[in-house]
Amino acid sequence: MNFSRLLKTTSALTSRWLCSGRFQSTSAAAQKLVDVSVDSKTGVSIVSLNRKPVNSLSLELFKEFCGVMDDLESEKVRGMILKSSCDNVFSSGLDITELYPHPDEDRFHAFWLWFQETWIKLYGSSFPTVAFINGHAPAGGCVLAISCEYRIMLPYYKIGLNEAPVGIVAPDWVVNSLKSVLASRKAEQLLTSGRLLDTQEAFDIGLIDKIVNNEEEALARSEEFFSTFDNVPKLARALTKQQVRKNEISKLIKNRSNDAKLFLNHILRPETQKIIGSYFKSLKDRKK
Ligand SMILES: CCCCCCCC/C=C\C=C\CC(=O)SCCNC(=O)CCNC(=O)[C@H](O)C(C)(C)COP(=O)(O)OP(=O)(O)OC[C@H]1O[C@@H](n2cnc3c(N)ncnc32)[C@H](O)[C@@H]1OP(=O)(O)O
Repeated sequence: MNFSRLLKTTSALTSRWLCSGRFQSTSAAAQKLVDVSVDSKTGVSIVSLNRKPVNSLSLELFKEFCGVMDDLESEKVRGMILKSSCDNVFSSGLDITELYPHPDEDRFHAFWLWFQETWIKLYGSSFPTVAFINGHAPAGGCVLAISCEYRIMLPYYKIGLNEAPVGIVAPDWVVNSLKSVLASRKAEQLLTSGRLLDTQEAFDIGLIDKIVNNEEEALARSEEFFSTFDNVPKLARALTKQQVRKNEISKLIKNRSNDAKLFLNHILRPETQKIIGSYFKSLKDRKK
C-alpha cells in the first residue's frame, strides 16, 4: 500500500472511535480551541493553540486541531507555523485531568486515539511546519514541537519530555520523533532524566533551531526556512519528507489500538495514579 493511502487508512476499530460523535464538546461552537490565520505577506498559515490558561491538550483540542490539519492539507498551504495564544506557555502537555483521577475508559481510549491522530497528521504533513515555541513546552507540548520540521523559541522558557518523573513512559513513536531531532544518546539522557531544558540549553544540544526575541523575528526566521523550498516542486518535497518519516508513522498506524490499550493499562495502575495524583497536587500547591 502506498504511504498516502496508508495515512488515510486506519483500523476499523480506530475509525469507529475517531468518526463517532461521542465526546463532542458542548461549547465547541462558542470557543475555538485552535485559531487559524494567514500571514498576508508570505501566504503561510499561522495556527494558534487557544485553550486558556496553558493549552493543556484535551480530547476536544486534538479533534479541532486534526480538523485544521485536514483543511490545510486540502488547501495545499505553503507552510504552517504552530504557536500559542496563551501567555508564557506554548502547551503544558496532556491535560492531566484526562489521565487523573481514574479516567473513564471509553473517553480515555478516544482521547489517546486523537492524540495519535494529531501526531500522525503533524509529523506526516505534506507541507513544511515550524513550531514557534512562544512559551514553556513540557511533555506533550514538546511532542508537538518535535513533530514539526523546524523549531524557533523565545528565550527563558523550558522545553523537554518530563514524562518519566510523572510516572509515564514515552511510547516508541514519541521516542523516535525525538531521535529524529537528536542523536540517540542525547535523546535517551533527556527522556530518562525527564529534565526540562531552558531555551539556550535546548539550542546548544540541537533540540531547537533558532532563538528569537519576539514574534516579528520568529516570522522572519520562519520565512527563511520556508523559502528554502521555493525552488523545490511541492509534491517532490512532500513525498521525500514522507519517505523519511513513513516507517514511524506506519508502525503506529498498524498498532494504534494496542498502543491505546497499553497506555490505558499503564495509566489505570494504582501506582501510576498515585504518582500523577501527587504531581498534580504539587502543581496546584505551588501557588498557595
Ligand atoms: C505503556 C505506557 C505508554 C506510555 C505512553 C506515554 C506517552 C508519552 C507522550 C506524551 C505524554 C505526555 C504526558 C503529559 O503531557 S502529562 C502533562 C505534563 N505536563 C507538565 O508536567 C506541565 C505541568 N504544568 C506546568 O509545569 C506549569 O503549569 C507551566 C506549563 C510551566 C505553566 O506555569 P504557570 O504559567 O505558572 O501556570 P500554572 O502552573 O499556574 O497553571 C495554570 C493552571 O493550569 C493547570 N495546569 C497546568 N498544566 C496542566 C496540565 N498539563 N493539565 C491540566 N492542568 C494543568 C494548573 O494546575 C493551574 O490550575 P489552577 O489554576 O487550578 O491552579
